[in-house]
Amino acid sequence: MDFLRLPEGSVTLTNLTVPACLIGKSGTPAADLVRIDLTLKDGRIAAPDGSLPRIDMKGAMVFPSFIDMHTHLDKGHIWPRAANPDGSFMGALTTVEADRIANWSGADVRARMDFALRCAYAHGTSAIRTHLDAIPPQHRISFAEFTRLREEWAGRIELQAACLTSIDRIDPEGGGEFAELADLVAETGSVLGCVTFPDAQLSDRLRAFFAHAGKRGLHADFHADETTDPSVATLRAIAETVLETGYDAPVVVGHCCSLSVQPEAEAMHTLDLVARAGINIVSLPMCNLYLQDRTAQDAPARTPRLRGVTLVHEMAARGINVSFASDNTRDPFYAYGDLDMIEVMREATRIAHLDHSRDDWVKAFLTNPATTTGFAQPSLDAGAPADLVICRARSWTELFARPQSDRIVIRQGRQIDRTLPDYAELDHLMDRT
Ligand SMILES: O=c1cc[nH]c(=O)[nH]1
Repeated sequence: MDFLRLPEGSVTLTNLTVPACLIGKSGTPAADLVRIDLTLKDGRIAAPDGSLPRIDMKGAMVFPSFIDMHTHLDKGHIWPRAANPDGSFMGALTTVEADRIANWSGADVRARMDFALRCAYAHGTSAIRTHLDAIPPQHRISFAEFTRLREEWAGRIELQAACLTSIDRIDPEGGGEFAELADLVAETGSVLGCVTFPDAQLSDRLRAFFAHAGKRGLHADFHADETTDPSVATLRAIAETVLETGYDAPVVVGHCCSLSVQPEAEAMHTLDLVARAGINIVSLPMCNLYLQDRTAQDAPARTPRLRGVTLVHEMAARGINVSFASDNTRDPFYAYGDLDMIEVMREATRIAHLDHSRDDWVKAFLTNPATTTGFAQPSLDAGAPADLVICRARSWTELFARPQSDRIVIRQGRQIDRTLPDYAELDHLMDRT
């Protein structure tokens, strides 16, 4: 239940707490929170209006609604029928592939994506980019369902899709399967994506990727180096190709876990190239904590030593635009998760030590993903939509100590019903092979 029921209609919320960096003020890591009043009128944040009812929010923290810029809605919630056998990356890859071939009809994909969107909406997210597995014939099925859902959800959650295929399916000479996929991406107003890994023809395939993207004016979104094998360094190859080709549309690279185990000088050199190339980074710390440094199924249990998180502090210090996102939810890549950006912020803070450092990390869950994706910038300024998440917490320690299950979510000035969908809704899809 929400911690407070607000009256319907226009209102001034007084005594809210907000990170100073979100309202253009400077704070310090030790004192980065300020108190504000917000007037909500006609679905928007408005100039102060003394005639409206005033509600004392007693220091509750307020955020604009969140952007979750790297998700996999098409895989979401398949866990009961497709559990990862050992929690490893390879276990995830093979389990998903078998499930996709056996079960991903339009109706199946649609039901699970809609369920996931209702979760995200209830938690206070208003924009999502999802990757869609795009190995033929799945690309046509999933993009068709996605396009319908994007229309149905417009005004509640703005949606973008990025195709997900593997780099070895890109013909270095151009043409073929990837050209057809790039056409579909362009037709549906989507983003061109792929997973990179070491490959004898990596540079040629990356050049072909950017040629396809450039010809169609597409943004690019990569999965790269999701491993703790230090020899895997495709992020550097992506940065080198962007610099070589002069590709100037937005590029984002997700995961980049192997940087955390590479020799320092090597990793820093890659980050210098990433900064020069203007590449955006998205870290997926919950999924990578789950997948990385796992023991194989038949080996004795071993405690993980590594966190799998990428070098977000060193990136931010170089001016690289860093974001965090959910990634997978209840599928073989991540057994848990619910598209809750407050959870992502809490876990990222713990895993990556975002506390005791800069005073603006909160932007990595709001404005940084907007800059990367082109979604509207979340804002608390007068004139912005009154899309807010308000928590019964007056400080970071109060915020991150509890799951904030009683948060208030306001969309277009109205407090929404935050009831989460029942997993039982999906039971009829789960008893398949
Ligand atoms: O983390 C990952 C990587 C590839 N595909 C996914 O769904 N998740």
